[in-house]
Amino acid sequence: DLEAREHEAREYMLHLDKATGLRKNRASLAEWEYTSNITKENEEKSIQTHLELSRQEKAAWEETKMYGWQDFQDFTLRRMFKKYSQLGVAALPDDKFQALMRTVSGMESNYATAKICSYKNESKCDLSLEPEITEIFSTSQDPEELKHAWVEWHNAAGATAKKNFTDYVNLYNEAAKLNGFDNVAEWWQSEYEVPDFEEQLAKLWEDVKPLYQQLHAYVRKRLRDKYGDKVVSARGPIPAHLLGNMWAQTWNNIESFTRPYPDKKEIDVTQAMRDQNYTPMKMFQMSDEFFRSLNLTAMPEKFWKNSIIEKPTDREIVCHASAWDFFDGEDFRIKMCTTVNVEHLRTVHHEMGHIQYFLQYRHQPSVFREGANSGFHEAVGDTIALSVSSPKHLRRVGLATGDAEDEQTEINQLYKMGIDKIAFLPFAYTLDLFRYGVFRRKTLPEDYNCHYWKLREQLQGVEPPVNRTEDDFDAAAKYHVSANVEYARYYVSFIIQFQFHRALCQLAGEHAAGDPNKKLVDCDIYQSVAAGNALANMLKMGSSKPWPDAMEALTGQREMKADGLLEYFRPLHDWLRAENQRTGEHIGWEPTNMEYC
Ligand SMILES: C=C(C[SeH])C(=O)N1CCC[C@H]1C(=O)O
Ligand SMILES: [Zn+2]
Repeated sequence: DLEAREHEAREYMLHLDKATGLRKNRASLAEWEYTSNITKENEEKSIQTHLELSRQEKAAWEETKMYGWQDFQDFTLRRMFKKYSQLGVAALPDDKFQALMRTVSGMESNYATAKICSYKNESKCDLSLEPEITEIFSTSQDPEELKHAWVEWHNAAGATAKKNFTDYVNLYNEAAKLNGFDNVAEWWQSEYEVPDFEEQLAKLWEDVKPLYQQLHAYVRKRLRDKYGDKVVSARGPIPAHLLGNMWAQTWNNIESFTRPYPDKKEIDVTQAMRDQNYTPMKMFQMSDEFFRSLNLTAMPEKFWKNSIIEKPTDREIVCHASAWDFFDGEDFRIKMCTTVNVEHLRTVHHEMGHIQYFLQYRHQPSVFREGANSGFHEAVGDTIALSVSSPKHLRRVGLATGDAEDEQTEINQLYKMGIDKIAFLPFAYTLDLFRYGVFRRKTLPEDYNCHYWKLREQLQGVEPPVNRTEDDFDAAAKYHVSANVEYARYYVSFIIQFQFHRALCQLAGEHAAGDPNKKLVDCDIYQSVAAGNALANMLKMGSSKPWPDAMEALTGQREMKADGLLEYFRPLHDWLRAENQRTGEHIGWEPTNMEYC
């Protein structure tokens, strides 16, 4: 009878989940060895280990099919079986599984090791994305130097990946079908466990688009003031190489010469960090201390022993920041090529947020040791960083001086947050809208690049600095496309982190709607055990419940909504509307004159 069947299934599931934890540990170790020392040999080892593990997963999957779990009464047992019923890429036959692994490791190692020549010294051709090219984009105000770096990087890391990418799409789609999906787009969206995920993304974009368009208009005007109307037009898209970031995804690096009130004292955290001899280690210790101040878990001893927090000089590694769970309850690591500046201070908190999530749900069955959805995992560290970025906190830790905010300083602060958080939304939205079209074969290889830029122009209002052809493949010049990392998670994160922040600030007594002394922009939850305990309760759940239950546990809301973000930025939205009115700046953008289709 059902009772007996569930009892037997429970015994089986305990055994399976333990075996799964060991498999995940081996897979993580193999992946770590390869990405922290990129050699052909380590690539082969990683692929062979993953192949061996995929065979074991397939055998286990065959067994789970024998259990009629769909009618089990025990919610958790049924949910575990449901997750195990998804075999993943291991459903591919061995040869195709290996071929798929090779396309991804080929693209990722190409991206990680790509080099370009310097604009100022054409014989110097050993510039990597981190730190050299990133440094150029954060400091250069020479449009020609920026254009050179943009074009050379997109050639070296983008165009070269096109062949691998088209093979990857075919093989990955075959795996999707073996898992019961029409294509990878449906598979990726199924992880969010809501039937209308793509419609929700579109609705969120409609909610935030007016605010983005105001910010875009203002920034375009300030860039035109600086570079002239030959470089930045009055009514067209913004050239993508002038926004302080290789992908124009966050615009922090142009803050110093575009902020609303330039004569107001600027908080230059990077300068303060350098003046105070900050090291990468100190940045990590500072972040660890913030989490401990919330009564959350300290980084375990293995974290400090096994993490790689600076770029090695003796080998090639994947520098893109990442956080790792080795599924043994003790071994958690970050790999990051940290440089001492405010952008990496934010990234350190972002990565430490991943580790804190791992720590909070490490008691869960291994199949539930993941975010409530992938957006949750990306939002933890960023939510903490919203407090860390507040002038109040920066003063508290000695990275800013001066007194409390006046109106104009507050607008400057909201602007600084807006060019990071609002600017990012259309970028994140387009990256996976593009890939959804590719996986659904609505976008064919012969017009990948045209379609990529059409989306970026329509939604983000940016254009390439030079004409593009189908010999280019600019999407792969972004890490997540070359490394097969889904991106809607960041779009979700940048929305829900404001819902989390608002709830935590209320719990910390730092925010009360309508109270001018408790504005969201000034909130710092540092040392609030009440906030920390509420956050921990949500994180401990892992993916054991559908994410609306986790969201409700912390915020009382069961949906992702832009209301948190819009409330946070309302004073900036009002100011931008008035300012664009005053200058008569055109809101929105007309089609570009650049050719890319
Ligand atoms: C820091 C990470 C590792 Se999960 C990252 O990829 N992020 C964090 C913010 C957006 C996205 C990016 O860099 O594109
Ligand atoms: Zn992340």
